[in-house]
Amino acid sequence: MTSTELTATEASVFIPNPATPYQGDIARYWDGEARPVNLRLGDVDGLYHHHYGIGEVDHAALGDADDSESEKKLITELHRLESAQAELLLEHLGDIGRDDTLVDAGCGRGGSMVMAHQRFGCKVEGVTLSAKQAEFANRRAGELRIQDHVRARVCNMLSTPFETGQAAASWNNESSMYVDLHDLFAEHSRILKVGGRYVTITGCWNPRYGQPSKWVSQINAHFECNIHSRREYLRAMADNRLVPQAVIDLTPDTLPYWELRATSSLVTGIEEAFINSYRDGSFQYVLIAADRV
Ligand SMILES: C[S@@+](CC[C@H](N)C(=O)[O-])C[C@H]1O[C@@H](n2cnc3c(N)ncnc32)[C@H](O)[C@@H]1O
Ligand SMILES: CC(C)=CCC/C(C)=C/COP(=O)(O)OP(=O)(O)O
Ligand SMILES: [Mg+2]
Repeated sequence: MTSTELTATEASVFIPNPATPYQGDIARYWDGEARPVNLRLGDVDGLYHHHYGIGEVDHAALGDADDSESEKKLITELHRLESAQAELLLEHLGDIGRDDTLVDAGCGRGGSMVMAHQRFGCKVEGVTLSAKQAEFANRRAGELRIQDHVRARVCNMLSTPFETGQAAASWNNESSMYVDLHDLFAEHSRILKVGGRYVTITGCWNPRYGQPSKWVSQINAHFECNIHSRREYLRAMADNRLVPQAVIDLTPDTLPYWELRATSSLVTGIEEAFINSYRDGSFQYVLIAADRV
């Protein structure tokens, strides 16, 4: 058996002890997560995401409110918007060849990794703190018979097993609010080849608002995370040889997703905080693509 053919159980053998008690809490959080809003959307086509959606709602696809299939259609539409978000991130990775290696930092259940492999045909290595998530992602890769190209490991994204300069591109899809940004970008900068591309889609608080708003504090408490400001992202990138090539404010593009989600039976209670903070300008949904120079 080659190192790329590890079973889910073997993958978890590599688990280091959590670097901090906080990371232990985050590992437990994601090990225990089973929200229908994530599992039922993933069941639509087998791509399991833990990120939000972008784009216009296709009202024709939703049908009438009294349609017996309306809930199913709504779930399919929310999932379509979440996959559109991942497609946008992948579009910003640049020219990726089949022989390249990509790194997904904070890979969750692996939806973005599968999409990246399907798009580029390359190897995709993911890390997550959660053994349950890594097992889930590796099981899905096995079912799709792409386990020789897509692999999740239980590992701290601030200290990865990847070689210096190994990755053609790397990303954080809604996973950078769990770590110190200077430590994070130092590690991406190390594993990326010179000329490689880093992309993040993230929620960040807006320095123009002043300080994190009560809605931002509510989101932090809900997910046990620590949302950074837009300014912190740009400063930490500049300090780590990552030069922004694109900074896109996706806030107007994600609001339709939240407004639609708020009408579904799968609400989790956090919808109001996202909608209010996006509307009052205290919080922004952004994509940042940067070149490793
Ligand atoms: C909101 S989920 C995003 C998952 C995935 N990127 C997606 O788009 O579906 C956050 C992820 O970050 C991971 N994470 C948080 N802190 C981490 C760390 N220090 N090292 C590795 N993964 C981490 C969690 O385990 C979880 O998988
Ligand atoms: C943009 C920000 C601040 C994101 C915080 C990180 C996070 C928890 C993302 C979504 O995960 P999920 O898909 O598990 O959440 P939910 O259950 O709400 O869909
Ligand atoms: Mg979700």
